[in-house]
Amino acid sequence: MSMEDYDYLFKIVLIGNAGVGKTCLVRRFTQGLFPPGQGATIGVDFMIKTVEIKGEKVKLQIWDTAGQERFRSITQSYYRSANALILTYDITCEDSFRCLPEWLREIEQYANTTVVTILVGNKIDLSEKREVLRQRAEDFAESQSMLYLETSAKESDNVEKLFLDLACELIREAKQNKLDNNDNAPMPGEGKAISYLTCCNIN
Ligand SMILES: Nc1nc2c(ncn2[C@@H]2O[C@H](COP(=O)(O)OP(=O)(O)OP(=O)(O)O)[C@@H](O)[C@H]2O)c(=O)[nH]1
Repeated sequence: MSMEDYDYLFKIVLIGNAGVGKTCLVRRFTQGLFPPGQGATIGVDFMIKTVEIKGEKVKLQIWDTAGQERFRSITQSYYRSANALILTYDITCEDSFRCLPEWLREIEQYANTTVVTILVGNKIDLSEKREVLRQRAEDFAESQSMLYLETSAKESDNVEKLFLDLACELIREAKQNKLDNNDNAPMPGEGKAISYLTCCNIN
């Protein structure tokens, strides 16, 4: 028997403009709350949540990066070891959508080529203030081979689905041995990026 308490370990990194709701998405998923008066992230935050998918324990290491430009050199160093990236924008903020090509260039430059990227349009509870049409975002995501989902961290809409869909996709890729086991980025203690401890039957 293995000493490990999980079947898979995946690293997920959230990126995107300041204020789009990255921290709130992580808090909602890991702690089930929408924090009032959430301050801007300084550098990078780290959280862990273990979920069970079809009988397998999946440990998610979630890295929440600061959107502010001045932290870019710190946050870039976390891309390399990510198995998945959650590229987030705010559906009520055209600017945060317009910046996506810039973020994609960052991904191209710093992330692993096998990284799974999902585009997330957050704050759908503010639909009356929507500035980015869903179709437009879907088309953009498709043109860049990204998955797409709209969420509300505030109303807990699609947040669980976001992380669970991502975990399922990562398991699928891991089963096809597609993911790299790359440990170049700074990590607190943890060992392997992915472990194949059991033979399972998800599909
Ligand atoms: N209405 C609404 N507000 C949200 C939602 N998610 C986040 N917010 C608000 O948006 C603001 C920014 O949220 P954060 O989670 O701190 O944003 P961030 O992307 O982590 O920002 P940085 O840490 O600066 O990169 C806060 O005032 C949140 O309360 C949402 O789903 N709906």
